[in-house]
Amino acid sequence: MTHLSDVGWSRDRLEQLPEGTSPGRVARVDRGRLTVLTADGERRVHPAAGLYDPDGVAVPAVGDWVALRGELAVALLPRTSAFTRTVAGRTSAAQVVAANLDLVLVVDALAGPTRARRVERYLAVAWGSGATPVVVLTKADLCDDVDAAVAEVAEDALGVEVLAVSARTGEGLDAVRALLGPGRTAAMVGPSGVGKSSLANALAGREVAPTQDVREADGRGRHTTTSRELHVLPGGGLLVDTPGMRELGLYDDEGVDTAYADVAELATGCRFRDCAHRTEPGCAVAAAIDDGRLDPARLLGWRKLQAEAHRQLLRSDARARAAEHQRAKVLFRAYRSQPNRVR
Ligand SMILES: Nc1nc2c(ncn2[C@@H]2O[C@H](COP(=O)(O)OP(=O)(O)OP(=O)(O)O)[C@@H](O)[C@H]2O)c(=O)[nH]1
Ligand SMILES: [Zn+2]
Repeated sequence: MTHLSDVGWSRDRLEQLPEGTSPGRVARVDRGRLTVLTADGERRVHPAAGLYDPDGVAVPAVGDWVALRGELAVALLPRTSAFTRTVAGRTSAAQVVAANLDLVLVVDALAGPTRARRVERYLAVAWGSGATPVVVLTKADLCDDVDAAVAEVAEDALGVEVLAVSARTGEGLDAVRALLGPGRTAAMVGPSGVGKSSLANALAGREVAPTQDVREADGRGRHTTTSRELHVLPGGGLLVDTPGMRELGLYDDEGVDTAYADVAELATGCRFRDCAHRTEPGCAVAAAIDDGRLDPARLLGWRKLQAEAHRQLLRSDARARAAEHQRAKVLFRAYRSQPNRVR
């Protein structure tokens, strides 16, 4: 690699860079070590002790820009967007799985079970991150009426571009490539088996991710190789593909009302501010369902996601409280063991 702009560097980041450091973009994180893409190519570095964050959020993630001094990453540059998830069984509340994404490809297949609700869920996740979602419907070669299927999804994916592609025939790939100009960074989210690996390989023009067929054929899991998780595409765009990204759930309710802007907008017309849109008088959402302006399935979808986001919040609240309790205990013990404490 010769130019930092090839990996998404923009000049306005220069002033964020501490004296005497050079920038690198994180392409992989494993066991605390970072693989970074720099002006001199790929390097492996260690995060400096100062980069450790007990809450887990300020730890470098794939897509992050770090400031390098020698073999150390000494600072994390501000993020333009971040995908966060809660970590099961840990006291830390959150983990960033990918950062500085411009686009999120919400991937689903034009074959198999119906899609609308699934897509909405991933759209909510995507909107919550700060990146722009685009719906990519794969396996177009298996679908008899692609236009109808696209129209059906587009109806519920408010304000979001919907594209149909086939990794098999190459149909529609140019439209995706067009979104991934030089330095633009995208990641894929979507359920297993919809064709994310196949799409990644088709966009990269080489095998960057083993597909299910390949994994079955050689009996290996996906995580056996220690390859990069940030790929430079022939057209100059970048594609992030981390397992954490693929398994992403809803982190909070931030994106839900954006994905369901129609429901949220209607709700502003309800008589009661805390209207649950069930049996309340003067409910504008119920009225819209009654006269056919709102699909009841959308209200159900919105309700489900709100509930999920709420549960998620409660869970991280509980975790934050547990962590706080633990900190207090440690501090108290340290205090008690002081030889000359005030009695
Ligand atoms: N006909 C057709 N099959 C496809 C297409 N894209 C992917 N497939 C097939 O769909 C299956 C799943 O594809 P993958 O790319 O492995 O799906 P994935 O989303 O990466 O799955 P996970 O790695 O489990 O998340 C494989 O058998 C692919 O060959 C396509 O455009 N057309
Ligand atoms: Zn209401």
